[in-house]
Amino acid sequence: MSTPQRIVLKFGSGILTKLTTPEPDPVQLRKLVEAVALMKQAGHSVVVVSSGAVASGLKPLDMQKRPTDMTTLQALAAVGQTHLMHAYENLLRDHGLHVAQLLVTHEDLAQEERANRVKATLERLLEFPQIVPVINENDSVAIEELRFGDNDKLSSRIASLWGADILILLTSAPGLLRDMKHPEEGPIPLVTDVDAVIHHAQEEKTALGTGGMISKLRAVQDAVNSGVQCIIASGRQAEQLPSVVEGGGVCTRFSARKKA
Ligand SMILES: Nc1ncnc2c1ncn2[C@@H]1O[C@H](COP(=O)(O)OP(=O)(O)O)[C@@H](O)[C@H]1O
Ligand SMILES: N[C@@H](CCC(=O)OP(=O)(O)O)C(=O)O
Repeated sequence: MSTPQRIVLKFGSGILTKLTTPEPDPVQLRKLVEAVALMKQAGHSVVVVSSGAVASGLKPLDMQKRPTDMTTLQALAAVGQTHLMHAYENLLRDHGLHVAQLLVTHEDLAQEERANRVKATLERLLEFPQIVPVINENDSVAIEELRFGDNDKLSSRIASLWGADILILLTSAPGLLRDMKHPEEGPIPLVTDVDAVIHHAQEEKTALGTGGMISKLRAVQDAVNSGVQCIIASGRQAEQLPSVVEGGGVCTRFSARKKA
């Protein structure tokens, strides 16, 4: 068995929904939950940061596509978050696991006392091997993420706060591509300096994603600076996650800066 690691997994909206319609994809969710269960069986400590609240609210509110006004997005998230958690709880149960929901804002994490409470709660939850904490931003009270796609940043801050070994951003792309027009070349395998590759990130993103690759690279930069190794990989190939954690798989790996 490999050394147990503290792993933060971030699931972007684009990998939780169907490719053709913006509704949650149960097959995808099942595969992602299976990967979480496998990692826990391997002895790793796993925290999930999951987007998808807005996307999960579309169908119950009879909407076909993501709206742009903030209040409606917040209303969608309020409805969708419960659907999302219900889906996680049902899928985790098949593996003898349960979900623990944490909704936080960037302001919460910016205040030392609150951040320490979040950390303490996480650590207490992780003493129970059957629990999988799933974190999202508290979208009905904060708008930062809905506007900027800051679940990337949120996952990076959680990884630093918790002292994670690895942050894995699972998204619609197989990693950071050198050239979006030539995906067949595959992602850049190893990055030791985020600044040197930032120009490869394009503004383009998926219909439901809010962050895009630029937001991911900024989040990665913060995490590697605080000693967390980061990986960007395809969430549509969740079955390769155990291999990615072991140092293999198709992905972009960002080396952590040594802690001072
Ligand atoms: N150099 C790049 N390599 C890979 N993807 C890129 C790159 N530049 C921009 N992107 C875009 O970033 C998207 C991933 O971000 P986003 O849609 O916000 O996903 P998520 O919902 O997972 O946060 C990809 O689908 C792609 O369109
Ligand atoms: N908190 C929002 C997600 C915002 C966000 O960061 O989305 P994404 O760019 O898909 O990770 C939600 O749950 O819909």
